[in-house]
Amino acid sequence: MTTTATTTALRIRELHKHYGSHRALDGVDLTVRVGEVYGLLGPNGAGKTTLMKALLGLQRPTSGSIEIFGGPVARESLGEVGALIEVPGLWPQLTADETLRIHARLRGVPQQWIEPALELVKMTEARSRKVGAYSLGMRWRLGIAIALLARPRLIILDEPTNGLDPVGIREMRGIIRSLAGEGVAVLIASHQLAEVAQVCDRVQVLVAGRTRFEGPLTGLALDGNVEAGFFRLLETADAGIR
Ligand SMILES: Nc1ncnc2c1ncn2[C@@H]1O[C@H](COP(=O)(O)OP(=O)(O)OP(=O)(O)O)[C@@H](O)[C@H]1O
Repeated sequence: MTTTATTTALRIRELHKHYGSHRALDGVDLTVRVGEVYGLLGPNGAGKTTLMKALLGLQRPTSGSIEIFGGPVARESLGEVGALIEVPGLWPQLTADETLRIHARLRGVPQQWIEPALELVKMTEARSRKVGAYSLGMRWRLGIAIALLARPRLIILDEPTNGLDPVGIREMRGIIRSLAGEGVAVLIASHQLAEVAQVCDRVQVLVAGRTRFEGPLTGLALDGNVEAGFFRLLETADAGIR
């Protein structure tokens, strides 16, 4: 394996997905490195879901390439990926412990891996409480623990702070940063700048299937204001769309 392959978790090149004449993805490049939190930002319809489906092997791109840890999207490389696309359906009568034990058994993961997953999402103390009594933030965290069970090296989170209160949002940011600190590559898809602003190392802004910006968030700033730069970018991209 080359050095690039070991430090690059995800590399997408010239990705196209066309639905008839509609170009949902129109030549997207994206690279997520090990230990990095990368934000995929874009308004509704930008192509974020299409891109995530393609990289999870749920949808075949029209053209372009996707490499996960240097390999194609296939059963083996997807074993390195954990994804949380929605708050997972959880059985309210079960505790977090029981939920994780079931998932571990279903996925052939050793039961000893439950403890570190619980610790990473700061759920150790709540582990014996029934999920039905959990807040939305706790459900999200348990969802992440489930995604972490098989020790993925790349984790994909879709709108991970959706519906959370400020405390939940802060906790989620802390968890995402500690995942990166453990050497996990994190890809977050969001349509809100605020969601990714404090947690991502780099972002990509996607509008109508095209990359409009990639780099550290500060690079988006207009007169020192990142939010103003972001909205300006959306407006100018909108104006220039086909
Ligand atoms: N199966 C499909 N057939 C036709 N067009 C589709 C299909 N799936 C998505 N699209 C179109 O492709 C574009 C990108 O959709 P996508 O769902 O990837 O965007 P998104 O960035 O995830 O938006 P949202 O945040 O609203 O989910 C949209 O214009 C959408 O209408």
